[in-house]
Order: sequence, then structure tokens, then C-alpha cells
Amino acid sequence: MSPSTIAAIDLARAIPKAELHVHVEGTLEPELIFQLAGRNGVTLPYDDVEALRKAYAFTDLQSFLDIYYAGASVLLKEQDFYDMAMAYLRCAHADRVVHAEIFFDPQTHTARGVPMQIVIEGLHRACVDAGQELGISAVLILCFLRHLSEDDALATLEAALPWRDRFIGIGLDSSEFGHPPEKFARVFARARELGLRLVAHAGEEGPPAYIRQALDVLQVERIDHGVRSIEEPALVARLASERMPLTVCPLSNLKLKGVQDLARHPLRKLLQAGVCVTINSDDPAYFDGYVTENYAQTIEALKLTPEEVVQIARNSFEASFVDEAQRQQWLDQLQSVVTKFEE
Ligand SMILES: Nc1ncnc2[nH]cnc12
Ligand SMILES: [Zn+2]
Repeated sequence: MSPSTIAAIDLARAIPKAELHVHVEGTLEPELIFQLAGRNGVTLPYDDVEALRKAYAFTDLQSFLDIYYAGASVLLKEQDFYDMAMAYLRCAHADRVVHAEIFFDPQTHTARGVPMQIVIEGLHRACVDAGQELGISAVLILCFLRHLSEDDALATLEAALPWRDRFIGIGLDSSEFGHPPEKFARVFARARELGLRLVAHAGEEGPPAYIRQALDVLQVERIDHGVRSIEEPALVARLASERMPLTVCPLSNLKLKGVQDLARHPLRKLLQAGVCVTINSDDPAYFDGYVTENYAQTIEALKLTPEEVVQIARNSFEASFVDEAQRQQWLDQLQSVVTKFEE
């Protein structure tokens, strides 16, 4: 490794950053899955942690989602949701994440008979406690499963409204092919009326047209993934001129075969084109790496410079849904760490 790459990785470990694309159900480590299964009397189709980990050999997004939904079946009680979120927040804190905007998939749980209240209160309590114990800031974004109907999403949003103050926005995730953003136009319009922040997965596996739909029909404020924008130079130029953030998840793209090799990941090209690119972990328990590992492997593969690493971390605060004063405070902290490194 070159001295510049080593310096960039050291810097990535040390600087404060925001994580804007992490599914809390994707932070469930195999050890915790087995612990919760034991506690709740759930039988898993795997003998032990090692057998479960062996099953994490994905060929595409759907092959991952099948295992991810099976893993979430151990979550039944409020304490389960709390323990999962708290475990993630401890890892994020160790990675110098000072602010996390965390996705959760209520339909995965309500469809199994788990009440909405149990899901939201467990996750919210973890966000509050982690704030007090670790000083990390954490907020929730409610995601709709796009393989289900828009009517199901509308009913889910209404069912969550008694806890409207417990989440800051909505997102769209799950199987992308065949479920274009425009399928969810009404539920995003309703969320916009409610003053919720709007994000959507687009251009992970799906075509660049899905990214354009997310922007024009759903009017999202960030695109989750968005890596297939690289196929349309005019779309990349638009993302750059609008400073539309992309929450990129390099290890996820590698493990789900969106890219064959991290060295061929479009992240650096997007950054050089002026796009507000951020680095995130997506489902760290399944893709072998929390956010700093995503930074480190991307830095090494793409030979990112220390300046580019700082730009990506700055972007994470620019793209976050925090108020201006808080954003400036974290940007100042980031700058002071960078200054120390330069000394
Ligand atoms: N990478 C991903 N894409 C779509 N939906 C998801 N849910 C959890 N991880 C996801
Ligand atoms: Zn995702």
C-alpha cells in the first residue's frame, strides 16, 4: 500500500462521519440472531452461527433479501428491537459515526403480527439511550417494501402516524426490478404533505430511469445507491448540478455483484464529476463491514486520496437531515481532526 493510501485509511478511521444508509435489520449479527431465536423459542433452519454465516454467499439482491427477511424473523419483542439497534449504535460509535439515519422495515414485522408500537418504541428507545450513553445522534427513517403494493405502504404509513415524532422520513427498499419508484407516487405525496423527509433506493440493480423517476415523481432528497447513474452522463451531470446526494454502499455492491471488483466501482468517477457521494454500510452484518471498513476497502481499491476521504465525510454531513447549526459543529470537528493529521 502506498503512503498516501495508508494515510487516507488512517484518516478515515479517525474523522467524525455520518452514516445515512444502514438498514437496522441488516445489522443483526448471526450471534444475535441465535441469541434472540433462543430467547423467543424460534427455530432457525441453520444448526449454528457458522452454518448461518456460510449461507451468506449472495448472487444478487434477491438472494440476499431472502436470507435477510429470514434473519429478521427472530425479532418479536420490544427488547429485541432495542438490542439490535443498540448493538449497531455501539459499532457505529466505535467507527467514529457521530450521526446515523437508520432505516427500518416495519412491514417485515407487522406482517408477522408484531405490533407497529413494539417496533418503533424499541428502536426509538435505543436511539435515545445511545445518545445519552455514547453521545451519538440517531434518527429513524421508515422504509416501505417495494415488492408489496402501494396500498400496503399507504396503510403502513397511516398505522405509524401515532408515532409520527419517532421517525424523520420515509424510504423505499427491497427488490428493485419490476417495482419502479412511480408505483409509490401517492404514498410519497402523502408523506411530503406530512412534512416527512424523502429518500428512495434507486439504481442499485435497477436502471438509471428509476433514479430519474425517484427524483421527478417521488421528489426525493437523496438517492440510496444510485450507482447505475454512471451509465447516463447527463444524469450524472444533473445529480452534480443539483448536489443530489448518493448514499453509496461499496461492500454491498461488491457482495451483491453490482460490481465484480471494488477497483471497478464508479464511486470515484461520480465524486470527480462533482456528485455529493457518501460512503455507508447498508447491511453490515451481511456484507462483512461497518462504515469504516467500507471506507478502508474503497480507499485501497480506488486509491482515494486523503483529500477525497475528507470530501466524502463532509458530504455525509451535507447530505444529512440535521439542522444547520449542528451540521456546522460536526464540520468544525471534522476540520480539527484533519488539521491535527496535517501537523
Ligand atoms: N441493499 C438493499 N437494497 C434494497 N433493499 C434492501 N433492504 C436491505 N438492504 C437492501
Ligand atoms: Zn439499502
